[in-house]
Amino acid sequence: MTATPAGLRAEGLRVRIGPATLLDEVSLAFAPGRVTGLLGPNGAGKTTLLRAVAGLTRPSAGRVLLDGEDLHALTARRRARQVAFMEQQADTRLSLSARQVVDLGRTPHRGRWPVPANTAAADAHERAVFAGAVAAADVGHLLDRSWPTLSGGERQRVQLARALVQEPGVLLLDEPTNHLDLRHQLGFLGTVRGLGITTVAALHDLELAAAYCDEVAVLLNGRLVAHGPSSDVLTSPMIAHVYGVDATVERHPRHDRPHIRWNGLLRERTTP
Ligand SMILES: Nc1ncnc2c1ncn2[C@@H]1O[C@H](COP(=O)(O)OP(=O)(O)OP(=O)(O)O)[C@@H](O)[C@H]1O
Repeated sequence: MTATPAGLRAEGLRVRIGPATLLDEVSLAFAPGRVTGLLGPNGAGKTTLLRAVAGLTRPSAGRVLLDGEDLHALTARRRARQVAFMEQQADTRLSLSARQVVDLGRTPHRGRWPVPANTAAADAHERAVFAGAVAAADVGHLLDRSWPTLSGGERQRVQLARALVQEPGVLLLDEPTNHLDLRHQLGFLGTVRGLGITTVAALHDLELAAAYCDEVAVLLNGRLVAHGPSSDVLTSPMIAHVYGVDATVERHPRHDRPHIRWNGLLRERTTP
């Protein structure tokens, strides 16, 4: 259903808006085909970084490389064939059905003018991609609903289906589970993890990050302060430093991954 995982890296990224520096000197290579969790407190720069690697914000310095090519030098159409971005705020005013919203994800793969599908094979491929995305996001029962009437969680899952029909090499998710119930949070991230797409997901829930992310990258005040395998990075001192929270990190009793138990707020953030 999806394209080959793409290589994505940021090199010395800086994003300035007016006098404010939102990101500074951010360099990291995202693990191809794996899920990287983007962590950090409110205002740390997670959305700014996602928008920069999606090609929506042009960095003031540095560059983003997609399979070795400068992402910001690609045409919007080429970028859209490779990079799918599920943003935090969905426009709720569109008078479309959920089916039409999902279908919008195919736009980058279509010609500039509507033409009949040229072969039966192409037609079959379109149908298979659509069906695969709808099944992966569990939205089959929502397709004929009108988009503005969907709940926040239902919209999030429809947006995932829209991202998947793009057949992206890179999937960027900004707080993708914030409206989902517990079952759908686990299902959503489990599905994403199984896709084998290079994925970057901004998350606030450290327990979900520990469970579903192969790697995590941690931002604080627009700078990258840690990056590596989740079990190396998600430590009690890191949580104290970045979030100002006293937490105990243990091994999960049933799974081989960190299990985070918070104890309370610290008076202030600690130095690393
Ligand atoms: N257009 C703008 N002009 C000035 N500052 C901005 C602008 N957009 C964002 N910021 C600031 O940049 C910082 C980073 O914002 P960003 O949305 O990337 O943070 P975030 O880590 O995604 O936060 P959250 O967890 O709250 O979603 C914040 O302090 C925000 O207020």
